[in-house]
Formats: sequence, structure tokens, C-alpha cells
Amino acid sequence: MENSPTSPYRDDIVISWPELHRDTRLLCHQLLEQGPFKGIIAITRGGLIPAALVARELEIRLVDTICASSYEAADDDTAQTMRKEVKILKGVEHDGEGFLLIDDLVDTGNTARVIRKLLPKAFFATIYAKPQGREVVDLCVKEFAQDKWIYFPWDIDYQFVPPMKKHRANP
Ligand SMILES: O=P(O)(O)OC[C@H]1O[C@H](OP(=O)(O)OP(=O)(O)O)[C@H](O)[C@@H]1O
Ligand SMILES: Nc1nc2[nH]cnc2c(=O)[nH]1
Ligand SMILES: [Mg+2]
Repeated sequence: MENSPTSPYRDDIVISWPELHRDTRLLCHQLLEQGPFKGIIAITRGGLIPAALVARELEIRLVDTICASSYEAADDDTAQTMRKEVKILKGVEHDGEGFLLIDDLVDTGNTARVIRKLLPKAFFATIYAKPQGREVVDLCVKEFAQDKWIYFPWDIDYQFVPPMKKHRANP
């Protein structure tokens, strides 16, 4: 997909539903070594689906949310979004002790840093991480370079792609 010249992202990683499911299950294997947890706190919105999958594997029924927003759609309607100040729309009233915080990914680490301050005692896990944010979380399954933009299955759609041969300069 097209990247604007000012974007820090140079490459796309597209994650399919089966890949997300498999990666989340890999995370769960490692989380089983860390628990038990009293409950899960999903960081909206990206953490909601991973948190549901983790809740199923770890048999946790107490699932709460921290509602955060840190990126807004760019004016030109590209999928990659502009960074804004992290806003907390809804928090929780404890320090996170015994709880598992789940988000889909950590990129710059801005969102995770703000949430870590609110819940310093929670165990923080994401499915994916990029280098600038990796240190902020306790656990992730896969790491990607800082210049990759990750498309989650809920961001994308199946569509027709012309045969590669049509794009070659000298057929
Ligand atoms: O490490 P950072 O640079 O802060 O970026 C990571 C955050 O950005 C995305 O959320 P976003 O704010 O786009 O909202 P969403 O989860 O509702 O899509 C993603 O789900 C993480 O929460
Ligand atoms: N979907 C998605 N959201 C993000 N928010 C910050 N970085 C990313 C990314 O790589 N992909
Ligand atoms: Mg998010």
C-alpha cells in the first residue's frame, strides 16, 4: 500500500486471521508460565480481540477495559494514522496487581507508557512489538522493524490483485 513521503513507515506487514490466532496462542503458552492472573484488562480497541482469545485459552472470565486513543486517521484517508497525545477515555480503579494487560501491539511505546503509569503492577503483554516500545512491555510474540506498518485482519479486506506480469516494465 502507498506510504506518504512524511510517514515513518516504509513497508507493510499484513497479518491474516489464522496468523493472528496462531501468534496469540503462542503468547498464551508463555502467559501460562507467568500467571495465574485475576483478570484481563484489554486496551481498546486493538487489544479487544487478542484479549478475547487470551481469555479463552487461560480460562479467565473477568475481562475489563482501558479505553485509550492515541492515533487518528490521517486527512488523506490512508490507513496509516497520525500520532496524537494519548487520551484515556476510561481507566480502572486499581494498580493492576495480579492483572494481565493486553494490547495488539506496541509501536513508539507512547500508549503503553501512559497505561503502565496507571497500572504499574499489571503484567503487560502484546502480540507484536517494534523496537521503540519493546522495553515498555513484559512480553510479546513477534518483533518487527520500526518502519513496518502492521495491518491487522480487521483493517483489511480480500480484493482482486492483477497478475504480476502486467506490472513488468518489459514484458
Ligand atoms: O506504541 P504506540 O505508538 O502508542 O502505538 C500502539 C497503539 O496504537 C494502536 O492503537 P490506536 O491508538 O491506533 O487505537 P485502536 O487500538 O483503537 O486502533 C495500537 O492498538 C496500540 O494501542
Ligand atoms: N494497525 C496498526 N496500528 C498501529 N498503531 C501504531 N502502529 C501501528 C501499526 O503498525 N499498525
Ligand atoms: Mg490501540
